[in-house]
Amino acid sequence: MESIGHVTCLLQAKGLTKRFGSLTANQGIDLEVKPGTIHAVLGENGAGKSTLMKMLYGVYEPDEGQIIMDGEPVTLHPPTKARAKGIGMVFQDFRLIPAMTVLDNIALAVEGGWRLRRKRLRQRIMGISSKYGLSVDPDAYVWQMDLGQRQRLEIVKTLLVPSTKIIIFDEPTSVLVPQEVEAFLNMLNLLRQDRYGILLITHKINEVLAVADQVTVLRSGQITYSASREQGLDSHTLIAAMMGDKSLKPVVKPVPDSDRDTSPVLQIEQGTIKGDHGEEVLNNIQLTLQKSEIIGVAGISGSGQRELSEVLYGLRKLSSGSLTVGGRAIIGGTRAFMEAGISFVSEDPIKESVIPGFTILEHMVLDGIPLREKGAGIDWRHIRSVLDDSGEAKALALAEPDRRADQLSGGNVQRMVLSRALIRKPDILIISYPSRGLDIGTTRTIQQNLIELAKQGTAILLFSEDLDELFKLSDRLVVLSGKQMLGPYLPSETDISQIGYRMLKGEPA
Ligand SMILES: Nc1ncnc2c1ncn2[C@@H]1O[C@H](COP(=O)(O)OP(=O)(O)OP(=O)(O)O)[C@@H](O)[C@H]1O
Repeated sequence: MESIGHVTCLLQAKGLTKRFGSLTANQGIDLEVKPGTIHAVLGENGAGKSTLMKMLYGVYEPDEGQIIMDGEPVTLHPPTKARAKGIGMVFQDFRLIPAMTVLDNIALAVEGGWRLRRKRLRQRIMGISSKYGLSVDPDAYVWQMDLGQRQRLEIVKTLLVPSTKIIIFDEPTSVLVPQEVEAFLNMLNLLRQDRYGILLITHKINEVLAVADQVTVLRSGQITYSASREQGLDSHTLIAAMMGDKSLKPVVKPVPDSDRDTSPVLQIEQGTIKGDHGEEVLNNIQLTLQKSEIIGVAGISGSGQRELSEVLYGLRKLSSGSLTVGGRAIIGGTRAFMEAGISFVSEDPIKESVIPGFTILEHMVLDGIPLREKGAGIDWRHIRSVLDDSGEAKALALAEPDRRADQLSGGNVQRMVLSRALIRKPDILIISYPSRGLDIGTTRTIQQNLIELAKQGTAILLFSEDLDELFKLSDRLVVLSGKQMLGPYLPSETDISQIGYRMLKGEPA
């Protein structure tokens, strides 16, 4: 370990710079990771957080600068070298094989794991799992596990590598429900006690204030602020360092006009939905979505949200019951649902909505801006001008239309998918986790945009794990719990703890 003053350092980055063509994603970054500390890295979407972490995990080689470990400059590229030097990373997109068990996934991933005796490996998994409160079952199949469980499996995998001393977490809490977030932060504290050096990328200021010992804020690839807990951390300074001279506006939901048109636009009667493996996921559900309203859907992850949203977009069929839009059943798949006026933002836009090699502009014609033919082809000039003139795209600070979508940061992909759905001004919008991966400024912008869209007549079904967001935006709330859809409830007549109770335990007796 390198000694800096009195404190030892696990890793020291000096002047790291990384360019992608003409874009400088990181410029002269200095950063230290000390044992037994949590170092949070904050910044808006596209600020350069993932790029920095990927240099420290050996995915990218820095164009300039040095990384020092044990007093020596080191090369961490490729990640096998970084891992050998004790650096582990828990990614947002889990690299797991769903058809295999936890034990088999780990045996495959850990070097020499396949040769290890199963009994021994199982014991080690259970040991680490119980030490850090991760409750990972070695015999569970990955396909049966929700996102929180998969993340805990990734953490066990990282901790099983004996040399690991630095762990990088890339927006770990964006896939977690509130109860899981608390458990996750407790686990971070245990890792800190055991002298691991933690790097934590997050958009959530309250998490930073709760656990970070050191904070570095990036803006447009450069450090704008760095401070330790002893120097004092406060949310105003952190937000200002992230956002520069932009200000953070509150979300305002006006009281709806009493004479607005509230005719039902979408209805499910006695709907039963089965999961990917034929198991019943939701049973006998009733749902009526009205014009101009936002219905919020709450639930622990894996309570049928994905399956229900897929039914509403023609990707999955009700196994019994009826679904009508404007009083009529929809015959056909996704295209028929789109033609009936429904737009959809899926829970995992990077996986489900991004076509590698396509630009932002090209993505806009897929389920977005209506096509206008020019000669034998698409009128791209028209699409470009719709995008240029779009208030939604401007408000969300969408990247330039010719950028390749697979080279955007995670939050910028989310902005692209949201802009596309909003520009279309659909009659019905089925939207999952709109603020997942977005920085706070953009989160507020999209929330305000959804309120405006509903005001203009769009009926919105909003899936979210953020109860504050659901209460702020929804006219009515439903809860998915125990294969039932509970509610609807008026936000003014219930509160977060009652909804939280129903999420966990169903309707109180
Ligand atoms: N492989 C790549 N090719 C080209 N540009 C890239 C590549 N990876 C990232 N970029 C660009 O570098 C900049 C920084 O991206 P990065 O993913 O590091 O941001 P981030 O701070 O992690 O954002 P987010 O919060 O949205 O995840 C962005 O403008 C992004 O589009």
